Amino acid sequence: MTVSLGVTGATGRMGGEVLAAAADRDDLAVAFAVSRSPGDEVEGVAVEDAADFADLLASHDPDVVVDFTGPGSCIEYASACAEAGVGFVTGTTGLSEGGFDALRESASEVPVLYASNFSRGIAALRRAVREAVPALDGYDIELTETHHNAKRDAPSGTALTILDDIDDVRGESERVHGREGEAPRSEGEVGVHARRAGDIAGEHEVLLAGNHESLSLTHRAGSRGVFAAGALDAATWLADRDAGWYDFTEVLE
Ligand SMILES: NC(=O)C1=CN([C@@H]2O[C@H](COP(=O)(O)OP(=O)(O)OC[C@H]3O[C@@H](n4cnc5c(N)ncnc54)[C@H](O)[C@@H]3O)[C@@H](O)[C@H]2O)C=CC1
Ligand SMILES: O=C(O)C1=N[C@H](C(=O)O)C[C@H](O)C1
Repeated sequence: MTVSLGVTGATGRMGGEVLAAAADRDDLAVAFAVSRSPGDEVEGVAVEDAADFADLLASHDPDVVVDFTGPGSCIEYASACAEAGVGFVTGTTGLSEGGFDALRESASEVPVLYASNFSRGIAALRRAVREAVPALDGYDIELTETHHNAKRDAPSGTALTILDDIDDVRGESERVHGREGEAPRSEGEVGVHARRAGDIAGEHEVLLAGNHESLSLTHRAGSRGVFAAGALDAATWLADRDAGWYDFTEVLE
């Protein structure tokens, strides 16, 4: 079966990566791509106006839409997919709690898969963190993420996911975002640091220190291609699922 895709944010960094990765695969085909700044082709695919998204869903009837845009548009695209009966894969980060609620509402109509990070390396890092934190009880934890200078949201979606993992395994912690002035560490807090520089695709480090030793778990994305490949794997996996809320870890099982 060839999975048919709609792609949003086609003129963005990730949209371009998704279209490039899709061109190299024979298990899926791009039915249409949209952007709010349409015009030129991206990776040989015509980019249509995002304002026509609902019409394009109706005329092309794709299996799944792959979305890397912004928090507001992500919710709007998901809701249009829910109305059209089209599955939705999104890696868009920076969603508010209300945004996630809205996305989950769409998941009552169609299959929706959200992942703050579509790399297999981050999936493995998350498993390692969930094992290391209880094994190193009482150790200080600091989380540092580094991204390109055009990233809008901070901390990254991946950092927030890892923080939730830490809370899951050792109870809710205070999150201290950067430190300045008189700012001694309090027991159990997790320090969170966001760096923005150049064109770094994405780095996450979880540092655990105590008992005269430290453990650093670090992931570095070599390029955005790794995220695009994971999102396309998720899209092919999601294509024949029932309505519901899905996670990238299920794709990797
Ligand atoms: N889950 C993952 O593995 C990854 C997630 N991301 C996330 O994907 C999102 C996009 O990242 P980039 O491609 O680097 O950003 P970008 O700024 O290069 O591209 C975003 C695209 O979305 C479009 N867009 C934004 N707001 C819109 C709106 N209101 N209506 C219609 N179109 C809109 C922009 O025009 C642009 O084409 C971010 O939230 C980022 O954090 C990025 C990389 C990997
Ligand atoms: O904006 C990015 O570039 C990335 N965003 C995601 C995030 O916020 O975690 C994933 C990846 O790190 C790249």
